[in-house]
Amino acid sequence: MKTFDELFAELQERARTRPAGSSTVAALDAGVHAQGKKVLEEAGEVWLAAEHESDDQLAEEISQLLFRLQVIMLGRGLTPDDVYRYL
Ligand SMILES: N=c1c2ncn([C@@H]3O[C@H](COP(=O)(O)OP(=O)(O)OP(=O)(O)O)[C@@H](O)[C@H]3O)c2ncn1[C@@H]1O[C@H](COP(=O)(O)O)[C@@H](O)[C@H]1O
Repeated sequence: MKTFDELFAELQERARTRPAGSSTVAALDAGVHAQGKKVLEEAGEVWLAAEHESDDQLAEEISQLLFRLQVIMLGRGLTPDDVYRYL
């Protein structure tokens, strides 16, 4: 179990050390266009899960959307604090 901030710190570390097989590294290397498509894809899956799937499946889709949003943040050099100031 981890929080949004803990996941972000983990992804920052992946971006820094670039371990083989990392989904984060692959997503960052794919570029912002591919990253944006993944955000839209996961957002659509969240929507469909909210209408048609279980709470657990919805939670999993939301976790994947959060990951994809964090990749966009990392790619642009944003931190969670840059986002939190608008909440
Ligand atoms: N939370 C996630 C996470 N959510 C989603 N994904 C990626 O998203 C994929 C699932 O998305 P899709 O349903 O679109 O499946 P897919 O189309 O087969 O995926 P792709 O081939 O497009 O990558 C997974 O296979 C991962 O590549 C994630 N990858 C990593 N994390 C976490 O990020 C941290 C760092 O991970 P690594 O960078 O892989 O070490 C770890 O804590 C992981 O648990």
